[in-house]
Amino acid sequence: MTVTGAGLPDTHVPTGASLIPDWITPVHETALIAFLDAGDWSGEMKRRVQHFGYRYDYRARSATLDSRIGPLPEALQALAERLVAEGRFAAVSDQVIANEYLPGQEISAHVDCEPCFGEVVASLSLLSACEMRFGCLESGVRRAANLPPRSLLVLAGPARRDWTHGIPARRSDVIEGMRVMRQRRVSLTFRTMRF
Ligand SMILES: O=C(O)CCC(=O)C(=O)O
Ligand SMILES: [Fe+2]
Repeated sequence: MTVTGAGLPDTHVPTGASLIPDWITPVHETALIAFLDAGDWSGEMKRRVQHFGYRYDYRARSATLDSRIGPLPEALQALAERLVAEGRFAAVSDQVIANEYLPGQEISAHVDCEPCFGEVVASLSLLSACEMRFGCLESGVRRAANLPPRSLLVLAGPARRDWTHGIPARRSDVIEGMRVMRQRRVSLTFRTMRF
């Protein structure tokens, strides 16, 4: 279904994006959540975040060499290496952000920093589904896709450069015609520093 102009957004991801369901198992998901919850969630934003590898500066909207934190923890390094082994990334990610969304929390529409980060960005969804919205910068066409828990969303090409992505501040989503209450959702976004 494609709707242009006003009306419901299209239900497909933009060109260059792929959504891989069940990229990890429920057991792996539980282990990743335990690892993150043993870490230091930062309350600098409305939603809590944890940065790994390099710190992203939300005011400057960038990450730089001198923002280095250290190597990725083993649990994330293994996933970053898998992204290369599967041919999704050309280079192993060295920057990861964990985002926590409680029901009603959002991430506003944005394009991930192009001068800072490489050609491909991938987000792994944990615990709860949510709707992600996409907006084409040139045409204004909107699309939306449901991101199920344990799915991997890969943004490359036009989806990475020419479309914004964001998650609306809602307590529920309509998934396949049914209203589904959101639960706590955590995502892990993998990027590669560009230098
Ligand atoms: O939560 C997500 O799936 C998306 C996160 C995101 O867009 C980002 O960290 O840049
Ligand atoms: Fe993003």
